[in-house]
Amino acid sequence: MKPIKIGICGLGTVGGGTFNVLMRNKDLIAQRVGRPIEIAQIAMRRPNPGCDTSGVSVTDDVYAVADNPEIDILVELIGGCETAKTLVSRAIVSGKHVVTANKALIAVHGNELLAEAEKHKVQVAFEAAVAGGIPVIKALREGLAANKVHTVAGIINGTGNFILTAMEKKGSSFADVLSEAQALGYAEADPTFDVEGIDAAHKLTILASIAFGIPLQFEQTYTEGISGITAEDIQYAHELGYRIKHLGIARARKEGIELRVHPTLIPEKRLLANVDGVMNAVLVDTDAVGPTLFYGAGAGAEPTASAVIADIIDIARGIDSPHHMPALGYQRPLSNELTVLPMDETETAFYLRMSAADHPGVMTQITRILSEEGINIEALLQKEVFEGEQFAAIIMLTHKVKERAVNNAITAIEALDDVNGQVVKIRMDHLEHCNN
Ligand SMILES: NC(=O)c1ccc[n+]([C@@H]2O[C@H](COP(=O)([O-])OP(=O)(O)OC[C@H]3O[C@@H](n4cnc5c(N)ncnc54)[C@H](O)[C@@H]3O)[C@@H](O)[C@H]2O)c1
Ligand SMILES: N[C@@H](CCO)C(=O)O
Ligand code: NA
Repeated sequence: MKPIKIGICGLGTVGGGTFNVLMRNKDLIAQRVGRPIEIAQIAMRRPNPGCDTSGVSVTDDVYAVADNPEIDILVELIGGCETAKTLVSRAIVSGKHVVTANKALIAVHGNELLAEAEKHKVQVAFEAAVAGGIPVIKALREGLAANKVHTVAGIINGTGNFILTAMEKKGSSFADVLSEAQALGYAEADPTFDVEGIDAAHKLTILASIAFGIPLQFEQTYTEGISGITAEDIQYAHELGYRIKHLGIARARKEGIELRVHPTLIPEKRLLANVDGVMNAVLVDTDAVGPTLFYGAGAGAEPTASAVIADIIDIARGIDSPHHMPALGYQRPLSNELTVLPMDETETAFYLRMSAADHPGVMTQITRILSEEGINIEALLQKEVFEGEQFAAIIMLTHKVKERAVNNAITAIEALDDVNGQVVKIRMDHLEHCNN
């Protein structure tokens, strides 16, 4: 049988994993597709010591792959936005299907690239871009296509979860764990994308578009990372029965869509609270099936390769018996009726930590401010003041309230003479309606 020919651009962590899994499972994959997948060309800057590429045509020019008339599918694994965008666009224009793991590219330039792909009747597939090896795009776009989606909430950055877990369980320092995640191939080329939540925001943008049929709107996604989380807050959260996880949350409300990435306190008993290390999990709550949870490796060479190759297989099968799957699961045009809500309008519960002078009346002032903003306290923890210390740590858990009210209260609390420094604010989510 005539093979389907692919060209791999970039032979780093994911490119190397893709090459090796394709080689190892060649026969199995050929049986599943109905014909072999042949790696016809690789573009790389330097050899990957983990891959034996002898016998494969190699170039250092990625555009040579886009222009190679023999190639059916271009696999973009170089990362970044600039060259990758030109490369993907050039492949589309020359009639090639594209598979990419590049969430930044899809979140930022996806509207344009997917429209271009439709025009040229080719597919752009990006399962590896979200939650690594977990087939969550396929689940949302196909498995849950009958449902109205209420919420998508997930741990969608492996590096961040790896860091938070090691800080909590081993007491490791932030910097040490980050280096470890980099050595394991989990982190982005620029690791601030992981620790400042940008990578998770790219992924949430893609998930929200598929869940709600809205255009990709990365710039509208509220983005906060884990760099401000201290061992202290992890400990206090634990004392109150919670764990701090870095979540991407997309929630449909009648006023619009909440689209936000930030550290979040979640009850310890929830399954999501127990997703540790590089593992990711995405909870999807919908009208018909209710909550579903998708769990698996969120980063790493072969887990990500698994998703890249699944897309290659899907496209290869479609070349023989075409059936058109819209890239975001909705037929165009996408809906403009649902707007993304400003962060002030979003509603969550909050964990607040402040440092207050240890004398009578302070608590009354604080609770008065909170009550003026309509904020109810659900739990309160006041740490003992030891001799020689002037300030006591006060931790409060609030009921669900608009973010604006909490911000107003924090401004007023920070202005009190008896309160020292800034109030730490971490959002909470009880993941109600989701018994898992
Ligand atoms: N590492 C992961 O676990 C993971 C998981 C999911 C998605 N991704 C995404 O996959 C992509 C690749 O990530 P990675 O971790 O494999 O990165 P990487 O840095 O390990 O690999 C990228 C490779 O591309 C090569 N490259 C870059 N520009 C090139 C060019 N112009 N010509 C030829 N080669 C070029 C680099 O030399 C490098 O070997 C990124 O978009 C990343 O966000 C990574
Ligand atoms: N840097 C990303 C890779 C997987 O997308 C992460 O740690 O989740
Ligand atoms: Na995936």
